Amino acid sequence: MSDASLAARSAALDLLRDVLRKSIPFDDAFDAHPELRGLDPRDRGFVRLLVATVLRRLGQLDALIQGSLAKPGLPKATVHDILRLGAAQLVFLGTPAHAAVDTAVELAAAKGAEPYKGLINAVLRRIGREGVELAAQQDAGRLNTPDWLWLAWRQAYGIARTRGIVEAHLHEAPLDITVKADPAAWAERLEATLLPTGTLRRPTGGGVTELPGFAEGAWWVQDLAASLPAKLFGDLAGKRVYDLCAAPGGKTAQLVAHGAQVTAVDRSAKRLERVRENLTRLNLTAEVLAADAATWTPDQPADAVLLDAPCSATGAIRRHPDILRVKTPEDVAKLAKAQSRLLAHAVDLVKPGGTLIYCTCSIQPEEGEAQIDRILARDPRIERLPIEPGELGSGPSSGPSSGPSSGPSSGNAGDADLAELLNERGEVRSLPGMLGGLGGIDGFFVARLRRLHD
Ligand SMILES: C[S@@+](CC[C@H](N)C(=O)[O-])C[C@H]1O[C@@H](n2cnc3c(N)ncnc32)[C@H](O)[C@@H]1O
Repeated sequence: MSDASLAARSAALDLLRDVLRKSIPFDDAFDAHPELRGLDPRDRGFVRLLVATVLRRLGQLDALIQGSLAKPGLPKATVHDILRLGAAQLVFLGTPAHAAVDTAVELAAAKGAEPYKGLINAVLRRIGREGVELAAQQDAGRLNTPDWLWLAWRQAYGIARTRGIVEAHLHEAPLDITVKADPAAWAERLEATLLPTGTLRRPTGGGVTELPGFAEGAWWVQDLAASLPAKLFGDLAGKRVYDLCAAPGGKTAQLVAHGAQVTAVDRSAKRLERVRENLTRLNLTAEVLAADAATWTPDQPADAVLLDAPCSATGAIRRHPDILRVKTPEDVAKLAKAQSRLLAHAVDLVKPGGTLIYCTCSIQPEEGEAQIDRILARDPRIERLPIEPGELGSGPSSGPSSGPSSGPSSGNAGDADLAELLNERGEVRSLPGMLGGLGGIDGFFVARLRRLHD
């Protein structure tokens, strides 16, 4: 095995430990790893894919490993992780058997697991022979989903939708792009599909920053679902908008591009740097402010407030499979409390007659529908303003209030049934697995409220 090859697998092993045993989010662990920066981009890409594949397919891999052990019971943590990395390469990444097995054995030697070399060799040789066929017979979606999430989703959405969610998690999400203007022309330049919402979609892979238009600030990366909330305010030209919990600024950019005067508020000064960088690249201007949005009190109320509350992000598992492994029911309960505080305060910041949009990228009802139930029951100053299916179909060039007929054509994407994304209360409740014909969508919740009086 070459030095680079060993270094890549060694880094993958460290990252797996960070996520699985220290509950560090994968992106943070990846950015902080001291040796990854020294690897060439191809090897770094391999490490990312390998670890993401293990996290996405952990239940399947563990079942295959258990089934291949001579004696039941799991080996010690490092050995277990080396087996997971080896098995992922053999079963899901198409690595030739000799390469996957030899590198795993060498990694064991390098990581002080010398006595386990024989076991690793035997288990991986067996998985190399039988693994692909066995994996094809597994209940992949169920095996890869922690029980607490499976049960919560089944209770909230029923078995068929839950199956749709967990099947969608098996695949990496496409790259979605929001453009400042002229989506049809950019779709052509970027060789992307123009979706009926105005989002451009490309397969993942390749460097985003090298794509045409990135350096000149013509567009930014934003999932189709995440692009919906900012479009639901109606005409924003000249309006004052408070964008609460704004970093890294995808929705701030949309609001500014729609002509609003935006104050972007986030608690994290470090994450606000990203907002500033993004706005500078996009040549857009907003006031950027570090503050706790649960207590921040501006001089005057706004015409519109967007609260994109911190959440468990269980709607974004396709992009971040580590969420399956690091989040817990306790996290959801804690976040739901923070969301309630933020939402209660956000109502105070909207003018009578103004609009408040609450959204999260979670598919846990506690972080979505339940928040709206609670605020509507407690605060008589607001009412729900149901979202109509036609409002989801207008793209950035046509303005947020112009309706589907004047939005970008569905182009080569065909007409999708965007009404699928709305619940019966007029809220966006997208689930991974919806819009499958277009390549799917992240899970998201969006509710629109109107402030009635003081
Ligand atoms: C879901 S992200 C926001 C994504 C962003 N709106 C976008 O479209 O790019 C949630 C953000 O909430 C911020 N946050 C969490 N608690 C906060 C609080 N109490 N006040 C302000 N910001 C907070 C986090 O720092 C994080 O940047």
